[in-house]
Amino acid sequence: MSIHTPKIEKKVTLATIAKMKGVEPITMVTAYDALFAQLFDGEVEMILVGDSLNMSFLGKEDTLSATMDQMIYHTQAVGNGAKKACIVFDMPFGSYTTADIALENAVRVYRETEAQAVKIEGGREKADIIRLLSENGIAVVAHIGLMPQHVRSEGGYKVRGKDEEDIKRLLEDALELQAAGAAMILVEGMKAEAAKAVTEAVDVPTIGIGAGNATDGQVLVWSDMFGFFEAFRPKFVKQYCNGAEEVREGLDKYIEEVKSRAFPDDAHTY
Ligand SMILES: Nc1nc(=O)c2c([nH]1)NC[C@@H]1CN(c3ccc(C(=O)N[C@@H](CCC(=O)O)C(=O)O)cc3)CN21
Ligand SMILES: CC(C)C(=O)C(=O)O
Ligand SMILES: [Mg+2]
Repeated sequence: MSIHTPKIEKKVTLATIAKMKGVEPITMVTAYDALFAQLFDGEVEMILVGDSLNMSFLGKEDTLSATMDQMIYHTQAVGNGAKKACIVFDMPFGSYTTADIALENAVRVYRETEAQAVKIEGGREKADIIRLLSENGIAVVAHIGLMPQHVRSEGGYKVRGKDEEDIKRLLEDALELQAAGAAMILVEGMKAEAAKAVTEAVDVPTIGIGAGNATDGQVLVWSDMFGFFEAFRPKFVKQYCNGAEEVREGLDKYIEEVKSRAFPDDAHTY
């Protein structure tokens, strides 16, 4: 059996990522378990343990009910599979309601997982939280634009940066979050020109999802990009594999062979 040789040989640190801005686009995917993390490791620079696992793994309608305990468990699994990728922990809804609570939870992330950074949704109103975490040696990825944890209060998922005023607001947020110490800025669900303006305004790398191709990197949720989450098809998702179809074909074959007693054959029998 030939073993695939990964492209990335060394541990990817946040310093490595910072140096990639303006040099080479950064690749990031989500993972929630060790097997997929191992598949992605050595290929992409970064892995996000997203709270999207509440939808893609647990089967809920939104991300709001994900807990610290669940996120820690999945990040431990990803850490067991990925030894080179820079792992980012997505702080779940309610885990950073005050700076003190955020610090307590983020310290737990560093103690209990291999994550190199935590991600926090929000604009300038989260600057103090990001400052406190940074001052305590915890790297933070800021997340602006479409913020899935606001789906209930906003009444849906809304693309941002559609007028000059909103672009200005996003730009100011990005600059404040960078000043507060954010190591990176994730820009989600915004017009390409807004994400481009943010990317050009800050010195830290930007990672985009549904934000056009001018950002310093891209992230997609693994189940969307590989065709396993058939119910989730927003415009920004490009499907790179037909995961669900492949699994269904394999499953059909297995069922057929069990029913006909073709499996197990001699090769699979002691
Ligand atoms: N599997 C998965 N993939 C994701 O990308 C993802 C999650 N889950 N969960 C958390 C958030 C939620 N995300 C979402 C969810 C819905 C839309 C959406 O409905 N977008 C509309 C556009 C809305 C508008 O135009 O304002 C679309 O039709 O594309 C976008 C991002 C992205 N994140
Ligand atoms: C969609 C990405 C950016 C995310 O936050 C997640 O996977 O939870
Ligand atoms: Mg998330």
